[in-house]
Amino acid sequence: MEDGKPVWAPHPTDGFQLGMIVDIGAGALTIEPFNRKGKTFLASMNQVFPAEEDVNKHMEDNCSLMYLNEGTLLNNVRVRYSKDKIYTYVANILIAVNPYYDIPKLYAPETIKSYQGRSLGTLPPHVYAIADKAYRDMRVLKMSQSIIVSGESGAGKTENTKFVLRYLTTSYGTGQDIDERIVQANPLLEAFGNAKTVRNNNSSRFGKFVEIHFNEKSKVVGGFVSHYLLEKSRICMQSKEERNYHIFYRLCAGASEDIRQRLHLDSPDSFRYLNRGCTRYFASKDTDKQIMQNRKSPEHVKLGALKDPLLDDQGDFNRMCGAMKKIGLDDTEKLDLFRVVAGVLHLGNIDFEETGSTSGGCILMNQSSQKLAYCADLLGLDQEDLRVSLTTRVMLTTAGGAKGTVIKVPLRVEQANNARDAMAKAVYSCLFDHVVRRVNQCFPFKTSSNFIGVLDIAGFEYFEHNSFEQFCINYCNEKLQQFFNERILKEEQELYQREGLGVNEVHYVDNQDCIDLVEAKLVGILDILDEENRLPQPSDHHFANTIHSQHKDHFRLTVPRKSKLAVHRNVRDDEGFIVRHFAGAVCYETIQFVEKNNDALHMSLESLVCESKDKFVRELFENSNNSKDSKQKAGKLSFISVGNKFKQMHTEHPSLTSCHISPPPVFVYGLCVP
Ligand SMILES: Nc1ncnc2c1ncn2[C@@H]1O[C@H](COP(=O)(O)OP(=O)(O)OP(=O)(O)O)[C@@H](O)[C@H]1O
Repeated sequence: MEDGKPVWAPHPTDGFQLGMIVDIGAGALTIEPFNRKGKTFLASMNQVFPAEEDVNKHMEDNCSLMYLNEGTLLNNVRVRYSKDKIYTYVANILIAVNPYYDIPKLYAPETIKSYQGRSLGTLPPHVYAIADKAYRDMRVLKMSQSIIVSGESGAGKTENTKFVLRYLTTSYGTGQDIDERIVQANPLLEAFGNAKTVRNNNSSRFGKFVEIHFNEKSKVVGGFVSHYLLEKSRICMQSKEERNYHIFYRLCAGASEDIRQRLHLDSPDSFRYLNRGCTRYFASKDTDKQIMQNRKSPEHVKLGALKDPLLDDQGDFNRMCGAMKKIGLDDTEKLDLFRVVAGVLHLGNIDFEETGSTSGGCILMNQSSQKLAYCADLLGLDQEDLRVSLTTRVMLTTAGGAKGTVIKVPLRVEQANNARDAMAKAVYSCLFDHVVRRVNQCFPFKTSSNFIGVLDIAGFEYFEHNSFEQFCINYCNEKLQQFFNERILKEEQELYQREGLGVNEVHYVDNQDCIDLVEAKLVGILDILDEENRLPQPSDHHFANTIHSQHKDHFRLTVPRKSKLAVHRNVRDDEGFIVRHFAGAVCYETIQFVEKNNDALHMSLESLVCESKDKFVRELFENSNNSKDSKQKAGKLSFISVGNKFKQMHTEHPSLTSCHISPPPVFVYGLCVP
C-alpha cells in the first residue's frame, strides 16, 4: 500500500470507508476519508486494505477483483446488491444477499431454462447455476452431490433451498407429478416447523437435508427429507414479539366453522401456548377483512394484521389444505393432524392449584375441567386417567423389601406444569415427525442411482437476550463453519501445495477450540449442563458458576460484564456467559437452561398417550424417536438431554459433518441486509 492510493479503512457503522493513506507511522496508518477531507484518523496496519481503482465497478466473481480482501469483497457485493444483482461468486461458492422483495424475472421459468447445461460463470451468478453444476457433476462423476446453504437467520437459506429444488425438479423431472409433489411438500413442512421470530417472519425452527433422487438416466425419481431437532421450547413459550408454529394460527384463522366447533377453537389469545407471544395473524388488507372478528385477538384488533408479502395465515391455511390433497392426504388424515394440534392447545390451558393437604401435591383448577375434557377427547385419552397422570407420577421402588412396588407420587403445581408442558412438546414433536414421514411417503422411489442433497439448518442467531435455543443453533453453525474451513480452506490449500502452485497461504481462524468448549467430554458446556440436570436440586446459577470456574482463562469464554453491549453488562456472572463464536460474541442468559435441556416426559404420561384409544395418536408415539428415548430412561432418572441430542446429531447423521461425498460440496452463503 502506498501514500495517495485508495484504501478501505475501518468505519464504526459501515464496516469500511474509502480513504487515502496520508501518513505511515510505526504500526499505524493515518487515513483521510474521501468524503470528509481534512478529518484524518488512525487505523492499525492490519485493518486497512487496498481498494480497487474504480470502486463503482463490480465483478461477478470476487476472485476476479484485483485485490481480494474484506473491504473489496464487501464493496463488490454491496455495489451489485444496489443494482439488484444479489448473487456473487467466490469461485465455486455463491454469496446470496437477501433482497426482501421479488426481483422481476429472477426466478422465472425462462430463467430456469437459460441455466440448463451451462457451466458456472457463463451466465450471471445464480443459485440455478449452482444447482446445475451439482447436477452436471453428479452425471459426470456418477456420484451424489451436496449443496450446503449456510448463513444467519433470515439470510434466505430456505428460499434458496426451495429455488434449488424447483430448478432440479423442473429441469430434470420426468414431467410426472412427483416433481410437483416435492415442491408441494414445503408448505406443509413450513406450517408445522416454521414460526415468526424477531429476525424472520418465516423462520425454519428445524434443520433439514432434502435429497432429490435421480435414476440411471439422471431423471428425478423421488425425494427424501431428513429433519433435525425441531425447537421444542417454542411449543409452550415464545418471547413477546414471536409466535408459536404457524399451524396454530392458520388453524384458528382459516378452519371452516364446522372444524372450528369440532376442535373447540377460539382466538389465539385464549390459549396459554399462544398468548404470551404475539397473537396477531399475518394478513393483507383484503384477507384481514375476510377473517371473522371472533377469531381475532384484542392485540390483532388493536394493532392490525402482521404484514409480509409471502405470508397470509388464512390464505396459507387453504394453500396448505390444497398441498395436503396434492400429496395424497385425505380429509380424515387432515382432520387427524388438526385434532392433535388443537389437543395440544387445550392441554396448555389446564391449570393446577395446591391441594392444601399435608401430603403436598396439586389438583386441577375447577375451570380446567372443560379443557381437560376437550384435550382428552381430541387425543383419545380417558379424562380421569389424564387428570391423574398430570398430577401424579408413577415410580417403581428400586430398593428395600418392597422392590418393584408401584407407588404414585403426587406432583407439586410447578411439577405438574412441567409435566403438562413436556407432554405438549412430546405430542407436537411426534406430530412433526409424522408430517415429515408422511411427506416422504409422497414421493417414494424404488431405486435411485444418485442424489443431490441440500442442507438447510437454522442460521446463526444473536439477539439482545439469547437463551438455550440460540446456544444449540449456534453450536450447530459452529460445526458447519468448521466443515467449511476444513473442506474449502484447508483441503484446497493442501491441494495447491501438492500441485506445487505458489499460492500464498490463506490464514483462517480454526474454531476447534470453540467446538471443544461446547462439546468436550465432562468439561464441555453441554456435559456440565447435563451434570447439573442430574443433581438433586439443579440450578441455572450453579450451572453458570461451574462454567466460569471450569473455563476461567478460556479465550472463547468470558463473563457478561465484559460485553461491549451495556445491556449484557447488567447480567451477573451466575446468570450468563459470553461465547466468542466465529460469527461474533454472543451473550447467553442461563435462566431456564436446565429446564430447557430436559426433554423427559414422565412415564405415566408417556404410557397414557401410547395407549390412546385413538389409533392416529397411538401410532404417532409408536413410530417416533421418542420411543427410543423412553427405552433409554425406563426405570432411570427422568432426564433426556436436549443438548446432547444436538451433539449426537453430528455423529448419527454424517451428512451434517462429512456430507458423505467426495467432491467438495457447493456452498451457498446467505447474507442479510439489516
Ligand atoms: N431471493 C429472495 N427473493 C425475495 N425474498 C427473499 C429471498 N430470499 C429471502 N427472501 C425473504 O426473506 C425471508 C427470510 O428468508 P428465509 O426464510 O429463506 O431465511 P433463512 O435463512 O432460511 O432463515 P432461518 O434460519 O430463520 O430459517 C423470506 O421469507 C423472504 O421474505
